[in-house]
Amino acid sequence: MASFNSVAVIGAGAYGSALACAAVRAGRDVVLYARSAENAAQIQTTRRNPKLPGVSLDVGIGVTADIVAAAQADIILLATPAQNLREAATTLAPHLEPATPVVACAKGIERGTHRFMTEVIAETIPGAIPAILSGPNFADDLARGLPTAVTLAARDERLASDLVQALGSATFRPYHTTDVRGVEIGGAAKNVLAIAAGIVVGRQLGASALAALTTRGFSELARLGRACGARSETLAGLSGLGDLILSCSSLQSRNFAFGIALGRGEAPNRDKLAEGEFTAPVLIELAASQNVDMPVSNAVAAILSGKVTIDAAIEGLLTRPFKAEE
Ligand SMILES: NC(=O)C1=CN([C@@H]2O[C@H](COP(=O)(O)OP(=O)(O)OC[C@H]3O[C@@H](n4cnc5c(N)ncnc54)[C@H](O)[C@@H]3O)[C@@H](O)[C@H]2O)C=CC1
Ligand SMILES: O=C(CO)COP(=O)(O)O
Repeated sequence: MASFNSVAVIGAGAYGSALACAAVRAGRDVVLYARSAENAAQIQTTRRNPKLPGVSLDVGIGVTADIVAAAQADIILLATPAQNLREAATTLAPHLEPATPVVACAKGIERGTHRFMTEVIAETIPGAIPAILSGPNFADDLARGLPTAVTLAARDERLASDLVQALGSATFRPYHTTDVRGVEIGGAAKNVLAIAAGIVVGRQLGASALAALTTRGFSELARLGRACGARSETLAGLSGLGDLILSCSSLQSRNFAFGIALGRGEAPNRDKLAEGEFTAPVLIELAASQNVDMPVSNAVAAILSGKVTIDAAIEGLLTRPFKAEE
């Protein structure tokens, strides 16, 4: 078994801070990297991160703005927003030892290039070993040590298993897989579908409609996943169905809350990251390129781009021709 003693988390937002807490709990030496020296110093001194209110960060977490120091860790966790992952990986690249595992913890697909997160890592840090961690876990729950479980994928099963051993603890249970693509598609698509679920709630369409939307949402997530070579068990696992259920049902989800605001006709809170807003256009481009029908995601993208009203999108979905369930 590879011995991984130290972990660097790149991106000192809500999730990066929570992952740092989890890694300390797993017994690792942990450094949390913030882009701005001022931000790093503030978190280091106060043990608080305004992005994760109410959580006190363990004194074992070293907070730094020194990318060279962060790059010395045995495992790198990239916890920036998906659209910033290339920038973060590029900054890190010159300082990394070859064959360092670099684990994407962002949920999304890169706009413009259609690249998945592990593909961005492979392009920007050719010597690294890309991996992905995704699943139903809110930063707040993770940071507080509430029980959570996620999926961690790397092409090499042994490495995926070693990473799980290094990061897992009694309250944070990663499951390993080699189905990298399956894990990244689930995390990206669920955010778009959570916006749709929020719209259903915001428009007060009822609990039955929410269950139908979530289920049909899973159907299209799985269709795209299979078209991209993902395994069905991954799509129905923690990083797919599991995260979809969480994000389509909990007010803690920023994507769900974003959708609720839209459904109510209110302006969403743009101070909070709702990845689905950025993923929606690229998700439907990817689906179109694979000839995969994703009506719910298409509706979300059309609403966000102002091409249709919410009421017209709902009517469009409800008046599609009846068909066999698949
Ligand atoms: N917050 C949550 O509950 C969870 C979030 N995630 C995923 O984690 C990713 C990050 O989300 P949050 O932490 O919630 O967002 P956030 O908005 O709280 O934090 C993002 C952080 O990334 C930093 N950042 C941006 N570009 C950077 C760069 N080039 N180098 C270094 N740092 C950079 C920002 O300064 C900010 O501190 C998203 O893809 C999200 O879907 C996944 C699971 C749970
Ligand atoms: O990915 C998450 C939980 O698994 C966090 O969801 P939101 O980004 O919608 O808050």
